[in-house]
Amino acid sequence: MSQRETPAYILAIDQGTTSSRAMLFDHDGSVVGIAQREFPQLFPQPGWVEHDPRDILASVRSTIVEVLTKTQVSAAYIAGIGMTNQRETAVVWDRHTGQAIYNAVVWQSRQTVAICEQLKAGGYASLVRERTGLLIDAYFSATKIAWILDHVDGARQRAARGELLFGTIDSWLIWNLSEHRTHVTDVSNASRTLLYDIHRRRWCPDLLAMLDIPAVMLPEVRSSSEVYAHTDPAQFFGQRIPIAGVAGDQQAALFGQACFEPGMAKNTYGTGCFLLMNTGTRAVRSEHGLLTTLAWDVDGQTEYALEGSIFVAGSAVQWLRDGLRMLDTAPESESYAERVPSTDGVYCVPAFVGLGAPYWRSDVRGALFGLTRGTRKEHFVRAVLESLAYQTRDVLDAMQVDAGLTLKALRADGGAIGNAFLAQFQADILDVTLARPTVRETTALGAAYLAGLAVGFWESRAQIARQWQVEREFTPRMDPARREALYAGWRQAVQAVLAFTPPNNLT
Ligand SMILES: Nc1ncnc2c1ncn2[C@@H]1O[C@H](COP(=O)(O)OP(=O)(O)O)[C@@H](O)[C@H]1O
Ligand SMILES: O=P(O)(O)OC[C@H](O)CO
Repeated sequence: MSQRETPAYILAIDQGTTSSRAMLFDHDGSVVGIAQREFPQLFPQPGWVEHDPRDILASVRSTIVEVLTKTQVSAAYIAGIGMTNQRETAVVWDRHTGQAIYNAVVWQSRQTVAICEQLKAGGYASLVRERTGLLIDAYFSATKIAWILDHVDGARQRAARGELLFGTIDSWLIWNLSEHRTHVTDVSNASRTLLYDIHRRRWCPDLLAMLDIPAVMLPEVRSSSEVYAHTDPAQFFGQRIPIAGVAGDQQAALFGQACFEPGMAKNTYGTGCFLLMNTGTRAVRSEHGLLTTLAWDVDGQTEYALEGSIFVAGSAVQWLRDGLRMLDTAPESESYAERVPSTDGVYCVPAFVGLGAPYWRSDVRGALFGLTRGTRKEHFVRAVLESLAYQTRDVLDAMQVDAGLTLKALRADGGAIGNAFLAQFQADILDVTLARPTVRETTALGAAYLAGLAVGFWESRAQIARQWQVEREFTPRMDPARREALYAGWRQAVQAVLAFTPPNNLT
């Protein structure tokens, strides 16, 4: 092993739904370099979304090489690695060969809807709610694991014999990059599996029994900020670098946005939209379709969050670009939207994989409303962008009731919030100031902070909170009557979507 230099950077790996990023941060929390790579999305059947775990690993490895090459930073200067990931997505692999036995079943995938229906019919809803803070939905990992075990020949027997391992993407990556094939996850990722008791903080035997998942498959659950393993020098430039921070990407963004006080909230506008509010050491139970989840465990303190998960947000813009070929690039949507003063009464409900929070209806489909002969592409694009803001309002309204407070400011991040039209419309429709930070890569930054705290690169959360800086604030300026009239139209559109049952077996 080569000599370790005085480490000056933290490397963050952000493994997202559509792309992987590797980023280097310096001591000020500033971005020193970034590399990003998209990887294939697999849609084997309508409503199914899968990834090849090898593609994920390859994209991560190549972005690490690229960021170090671009910045000319030697791996010897990396103090620690923070890992953050698309959550819930499930991988099952052979502990001896390291080969995944099936594709990664992605969080958006609906292939386990039938298993969920069986669980609901079996009366498991309250057990799940009470133990995990979640509800029975194909979104979470547990039914995806069961589905893989049921659909791969001999998998149940191999799992029972202890030959197979399960992991969310953080576990898959750490197992592959670490020196001794360490099989771990952190509390925030565990809390999205539907198998983890968020109050007692352990895998729940009743839930494992519910789906016949052997405990021997599961990773060890650790805090979000500690040294879990060191990189394998053979595949990491001769360096044993501590992997020292792990969190699911939405919790990492909450950390990176320095939302450390109860009542502070962030919304991430990526593939989906995820609005999380810190509720401190209290696990707040939602009565309005939100999730109670573990935010992180740092310095021996476990904190919780309320979450509204919106399944389709930036991916609706991607659909405009790739599916309908209405756009050449996603950012172009901004100028189209601004070319018209309104959608002219057009609404788009992008329920392409059903609806998540606060509706939780996996059986519904997307729809367009209010079309006339005068409807143009500009109206259509604007309606899609506005749908991100309306979905966020649905969630935030529910959250304010659940948490019993009125939010004054919301911190925003994610690729789509680069869109200034969307950011302003969001502030208008919520009647809340939206703050966009200087470092918009808050997911990666959060993971970097978690790792940096564990290795002494940063001292405290107070220091991190001081580093958070606003780049631009969007203040509400819409007339209240217009705001409520627009939102009432959205509510009607959603009700219509909920009422429409598509006929079965039509091809
Ligand atoms: N300027 C923009 N306006 C609207 N949507 C955008 C813009 N830039 C990116 N997007 C959308 O945001 C998503 C990418 O955001 P990102 O945070 O990278 O997502 P993820 O981490 O989920 O892969 C894509 O779905 C893309 O269509
Ligand atoms: O990959 P993202 O950023 O869209 O995040 C996905 C979420 O973690 C799914 O719960």
